[in-house]
Amino acid sequence: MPPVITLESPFAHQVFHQRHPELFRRLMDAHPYGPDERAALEALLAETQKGTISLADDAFDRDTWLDWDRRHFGKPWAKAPFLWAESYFYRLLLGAVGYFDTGVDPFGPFKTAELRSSTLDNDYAWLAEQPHFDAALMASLYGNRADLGFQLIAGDSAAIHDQLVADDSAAVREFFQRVAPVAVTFVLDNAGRELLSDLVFADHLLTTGLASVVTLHAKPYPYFVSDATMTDVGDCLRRLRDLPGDSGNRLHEAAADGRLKIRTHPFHSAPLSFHTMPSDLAEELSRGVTVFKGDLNYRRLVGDCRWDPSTPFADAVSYLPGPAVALRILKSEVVVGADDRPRPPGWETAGTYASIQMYRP
Ligand SMILES: O=P(O)(O)OC[C@@]1(O)O[C@H](CO)[C@@H](O)[C@@H]1O
Repeated sequence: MPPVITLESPFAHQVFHQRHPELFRRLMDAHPYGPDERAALEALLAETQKGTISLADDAFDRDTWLDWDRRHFGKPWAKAPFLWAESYFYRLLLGAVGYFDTGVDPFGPFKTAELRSSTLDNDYAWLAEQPHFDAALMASLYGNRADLGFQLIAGDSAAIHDQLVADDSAAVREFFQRVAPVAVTFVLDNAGRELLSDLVFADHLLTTGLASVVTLHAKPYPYFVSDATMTDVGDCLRRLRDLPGDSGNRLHEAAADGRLKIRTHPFHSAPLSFHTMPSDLAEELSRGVTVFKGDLNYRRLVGDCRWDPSTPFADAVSYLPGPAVALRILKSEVVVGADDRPRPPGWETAGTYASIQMYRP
């Protein structure tokens, strides 16, 4: 594997030194946090920006994090792998605001505002007509632009300039048609608009018979600002039922008859790549096709390493237990499967390129 990306990379440094302080400002504006929570957030920011990585002796999940440790505790944050460090950062953030005592999602206000947006009904008017496969897949792909963490600094994503990779929606459609009916698992990314589009894609797969069953994997707890939890899936399903078309009602019925399953797994908030996924998760993903959504899942798929961008996607994910589709807006430095077309500096992290990549073992 190529060298892993650490917090010494300019993009990762920007995330910790610009995105995180802005996130804390917004959290303290959105919540009536008291002196203790505010002090804990300030201390967390100071530690992650110039301190060493520590694990509380009384942390309820101490054994889990010792298992996930790769000799990072006691080392400077600045030297840690980006993926590991940021995952642990979000775990510590939840502790700082008392999430594990109160159950209050610190990112809840942002997620709620997105679902209550006055433009949402208009933006999803296209749902009145049952979309065909390509439209449903592209909506799920572009839904990944709605990433509240990324937008903290980047603002609302610019128009998508270009798709990155040759595997286009037609190739994915042909694959699904060849293997149908198949069990499909979505490793979800963001709640809100992205999840609404993922649900529409799931409804399409079930309604057309391409999928025999769809399982949605949500995060076990709030993560990376807008990542979807089990609660968010319920909220989005209820919101979808208010939108044009019958996707929401059909999915509600599919859940009732077992064709739509919603679950989580502790590994979805682990600071590690999917190369080290536990055997029970690997067994589940081996049963059909897995759709990995978003940039962070992509980084976990390929190991968040400095790959040669021309490395074939299949070479980087050949460990996977079954066929997979990765739908991603590029928002970090990791790229594989890229063609050699010239692109402007910083194109990898601008949020203006999209990619559809398939692994067919
Ligand atoms: O997974 P998503 O929501 O598409 O993107 C997650 C993200 O916003 O957070 C990480 C940096 O903080 C990057 O992987 C990416 O910029």
